[in-house]
Amino acid sequence: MLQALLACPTTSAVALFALLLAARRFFRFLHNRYTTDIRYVPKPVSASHPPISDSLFAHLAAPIAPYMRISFIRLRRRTQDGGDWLWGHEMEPWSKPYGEVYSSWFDKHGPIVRMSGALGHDDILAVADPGVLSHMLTKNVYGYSKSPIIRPIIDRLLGKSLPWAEGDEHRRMRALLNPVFTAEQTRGMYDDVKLATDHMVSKLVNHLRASGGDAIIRTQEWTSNATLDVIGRVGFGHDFRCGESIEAKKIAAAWHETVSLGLTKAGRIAPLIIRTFPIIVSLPIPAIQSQGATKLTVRALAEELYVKASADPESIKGKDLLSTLIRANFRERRNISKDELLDHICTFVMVGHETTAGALNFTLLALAQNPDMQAKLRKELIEFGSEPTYDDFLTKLPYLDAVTKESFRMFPVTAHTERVAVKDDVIPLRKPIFTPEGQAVTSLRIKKGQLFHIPELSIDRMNAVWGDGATFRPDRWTIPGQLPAPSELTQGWSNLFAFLEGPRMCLGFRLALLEYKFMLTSLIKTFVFHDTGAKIEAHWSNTLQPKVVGEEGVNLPLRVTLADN
Ligand code: HEM
Repeated sequence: MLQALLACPTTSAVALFALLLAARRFFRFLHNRYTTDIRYVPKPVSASHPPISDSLFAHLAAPIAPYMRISFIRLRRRTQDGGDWLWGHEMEPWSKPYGEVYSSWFDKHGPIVRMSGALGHDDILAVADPGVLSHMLTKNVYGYSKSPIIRPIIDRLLGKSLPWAEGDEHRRMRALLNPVFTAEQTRGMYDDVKLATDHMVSKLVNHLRASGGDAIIRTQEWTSNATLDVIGRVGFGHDFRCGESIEAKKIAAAWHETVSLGLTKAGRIAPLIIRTFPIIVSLPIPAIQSQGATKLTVRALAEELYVKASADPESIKGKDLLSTLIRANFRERRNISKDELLDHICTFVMVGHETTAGALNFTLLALAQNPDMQAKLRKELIEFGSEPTYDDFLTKLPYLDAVTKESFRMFPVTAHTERVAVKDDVIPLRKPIFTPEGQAVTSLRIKKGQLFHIPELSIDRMNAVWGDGATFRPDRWTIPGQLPAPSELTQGWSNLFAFLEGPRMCLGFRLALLEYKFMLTSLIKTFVFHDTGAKIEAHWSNTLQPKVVGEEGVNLPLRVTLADN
């Protein structure tokens, strides 16, 4: 029987693969056990994988256990730890709305947990401890890189810009690009933000009037068209005409395709397979090697401006980012290549519009579900009277500011990121963990290659820190004594993690906040947003995506009427 099974090439390939995985895990386990401290980090037990005594596996394996002592112990540990034998814990976070699983692990075990890796990968650390985050993202930022495997993919989709760069290359690019996103430069983007917002609002007013003053809208399409308009104007002086231009439609279709794939099971599994077999990324298969549609579209548009501008750089007067960079490149003789400059612009378009749109979407949903908060915000905005300036947005509208902070606390739209240790290190824990003997562990030795999950969405929702972390409550920002001590929080904007912290913190956070506040102000002054009763869940694919339970695809339906000012 065994001979017959092994004679089949598929069965023997699977058997060999399983054997190699088990062997790899076993040797890595021994190695890690004696050279790192991560064994002290608690592992979650999942309800979907019952402990050994209840499982079918226990009954099947019991008779042979004495003869297979080692592998039985390994498999037993896997079962008791809860992770799936093939996928470890890595598929579990996707089984529920994004963040729920990580949040329940943090609530139960504290701000650092150890997940079993998929396909024999070493254990992964999921982190919310602000001390560890600060160590990785602020103090030793280049000691913790993005996975080397995803760099070629980032290059294909966005180009060789900041999200792709590491180490000295990243430092150089940040020095080049920080000056175009200062507070002063962002203040200069106000008119472009206003143009795009006014266009969206007047289009939506017309749409509502044509529908008798009451309509259900696919919110994500309106916000995404408007934020693409902003980044088109700000980035390279281009008007995407609120989603109507051919290029805007191409970009929306490409985004839709990427997001839809990411929401499927295949889309969840693909990165784990690529991580195990990185060679896949270099295979000469067109579907793998083709350049991202957004990159190609934006490059073609921005190249026109580049060619015109570089023929006579002194004549270029545009305030947009590309013109500014070309001028600086020429005057300061920096020799930045055309490819690099265009890659920066493609990246800004990609990372700079769906993010802000996503933040607006989830805020509008929260306000539709809390009409009293929406009315309070509208009252503040109407009583303010004139259209707020850049500085008014920063200092003069306290409830708008509270809604903004509460939204970015609860809905940090990038939602998830990962880092890999570039070398062996010792990471300090702000909250100690304990050995089985009760000894406090205040730092962990880790090895080069240690993978960290950073579930941004769960970090600022921790009940141990916020008390009611999953409740949308803007007043916590206006009533004294309602916020956690800064030492319990991370060091990003407003002690929140939505834009990360440290030298890789979001480059465009000031622009994002200006757009967000400007658009929210205009929308809330002009319209009333009503909950449709549809159950909406947030799932992660590139960014946080709203989905109606029971429906396919991304959607955030809201009922909209005109505000009676
Ligand atoms: C609500 C809106 C936004 C949010 C929540 C957001 C959040 C983030 C986060 C969390 C990162 C770090 C990702 C990582 O390293 O894993 C990031 C990076 C980045 N963001 Fe944003 N972002 C937003 C809007 C924007 C806008 C409008 C721009 C402007 C063009 C922008 C440009 C960038 C760039 C260039 C990076 C890479 C920075 C680097 O690696 O040095 N973002 N953003």
